[in-house]
Amino acid sequence: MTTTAPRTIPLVDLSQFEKGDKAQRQAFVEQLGSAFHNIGFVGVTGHGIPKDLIDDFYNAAKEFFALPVEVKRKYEVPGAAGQRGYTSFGKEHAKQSQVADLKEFFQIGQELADRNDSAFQANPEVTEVPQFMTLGSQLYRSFEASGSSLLRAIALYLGLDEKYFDQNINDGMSILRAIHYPPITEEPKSAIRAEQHEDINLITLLVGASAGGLQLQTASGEWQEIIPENDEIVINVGDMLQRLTNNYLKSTTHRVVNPPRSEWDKPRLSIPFFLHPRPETKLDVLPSTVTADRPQAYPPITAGEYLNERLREIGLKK
Ligand SMILES: O=C(O)CCC(=O)C(=O)O
Ligand SMILES: [Fe+2]
Repeated sequence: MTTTAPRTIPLVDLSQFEKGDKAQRQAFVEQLGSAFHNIGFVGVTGHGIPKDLIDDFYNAAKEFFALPVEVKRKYEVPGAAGQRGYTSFGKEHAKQSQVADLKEFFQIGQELADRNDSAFQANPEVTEVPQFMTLGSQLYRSFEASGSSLLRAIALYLGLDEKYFDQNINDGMSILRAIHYPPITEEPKSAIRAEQHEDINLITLLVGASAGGLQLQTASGEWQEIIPENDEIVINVGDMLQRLTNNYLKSTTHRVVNPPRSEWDKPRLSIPFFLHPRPETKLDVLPSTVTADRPQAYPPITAGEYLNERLREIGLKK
């Protein structure tokens, strides 16, 4: 007899929004919006991100992380606050934590030829694994497309024009991150693979976790495992969208726990895409989300200012 673990997050099908009739689109908007309001997490199928592209990028990332650390460190980009290239083991920590996460990662950012702005500097070429960057930029575009579709549905849920987010995210500061959590070789003192945190950006799209461990914290403080099915992408609300909606949409705390000792030898790889708007985007609370029992919770700020503040808190920016 096979048993299926109960789902902890709802599952929605994005193709219903992109190809469906009026009623299907409306149903999708309602399902996605209420998941973001109640839980802050949702599983998405029908997202249009090709499975081959995910698999190929995943394998290229595995090849990259298998390189000697001296080679990987050639791809650290000075002055980029980890927003481009390689960040070695032991650097990033959650904002409230003194110990670094048990992970190393590589980040690919937006590249704009005609933009004279340090937020948009070039990505390094990885000569040892050249397909890593070419596949990475294809995957980046594919994530941008699915993410913008999800934000169109969210705009409708919030009673905004469907294209409300389009101009803010077009050429935005999104980041594709490949994370490698190496095998655990000794009893970790207090660190876990990724300490509890909330994401900074608008929404995060996560694919390809090669092992379990991702957990979300419920409103009552319990930790629940998220186990995506085949081809399902896990999406969560980040602090920018929570801020914009005056806490109506929830940026839910999550973490990646260490495996049981019998699985310490198994590494974990995951590929989140952090969807960010352009740096000049105002994150001022939407007036429609301010009510008598939900007074305005945040002062105005731009996305660029907010990002810099948060990168300092997590040890990536001086
Ligand atoms: O590795 C994962 O599954 C999630 C990582 C994560 O939450 C993050 O990098 O913000
Ligand atoms: Fe996260």
